[in-house]
Amino acid sequence: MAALGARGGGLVLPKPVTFVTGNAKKLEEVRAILGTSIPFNSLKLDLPELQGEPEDISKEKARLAAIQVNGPVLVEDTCLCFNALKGLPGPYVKWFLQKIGHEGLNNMLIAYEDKSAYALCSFSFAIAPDAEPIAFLGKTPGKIVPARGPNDFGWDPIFQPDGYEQTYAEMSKEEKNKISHRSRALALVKAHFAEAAYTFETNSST
Ligand SMILES: O=c1nc[nH]c2c1ncn2[C@H]1C[C@H](O)[C@@H](COP(=O)(O)OP(=O)(O)OP(=O)(O)O)O1
Ligand SMILES: [Mg+2]
Repeated sequence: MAALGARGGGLVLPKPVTFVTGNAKKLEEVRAILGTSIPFNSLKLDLPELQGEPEDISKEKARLAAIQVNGPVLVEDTCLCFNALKGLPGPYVKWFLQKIGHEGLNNMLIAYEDKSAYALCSFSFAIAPDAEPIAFLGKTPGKIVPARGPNDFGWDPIFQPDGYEQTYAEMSKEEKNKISHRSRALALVKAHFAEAAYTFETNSST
């Protein structure tokens, strides 16, 4: 692939950033939150995920994505962590949700008085297949409640953020996006892009 160069103080990336995800709802939120601040393409691909700590899972996803795209990529991995269970199910919530649903996730906490939880989003950005990915973490604390609200997106109906009487599912998208784990992580991504001042190679440039 083309070498990375510098121009006007910022690194020149050979292609625009590709956000790689198999989840259409994530993509919708990322589009709404980023607006035009970071131009990106998207690629629907369900990447394999290693086991381990959230940040490492996300970075590894970025490495795999960068190989697929052969260019700069953004990926994210989302966790739902129960404090009573020391952070589980965490990155494995997708499989728990698929197998036992909202009710099963609530039942996992029956044995505990502590229903507190946090939603954690780890974005990782890799500028190229051989580059070390950078991770950006965003966290929103809350609690696990019996499902309330539309069942549009994952575990939204059972997560009620601290300071709110509504679950994520009951909130408007705008409201969720103001306080969500995803928007907090993306605020750091935006700050990084603003500071790095990346520019993108276009066919007609330089
Ligand atoms: O804001 C959210 N509100 C509710 N549910 C959510 C949210 N964000 C992710 N989720 C769900 C999707 C999946 O069941 C699990 C995360 O797993 P995770 O591997 O990150 O997502 P995924 O496999 O669907 O998409 P990807 O291709 O980007 O890995 O939590
Ligand atoms: Mg996944």
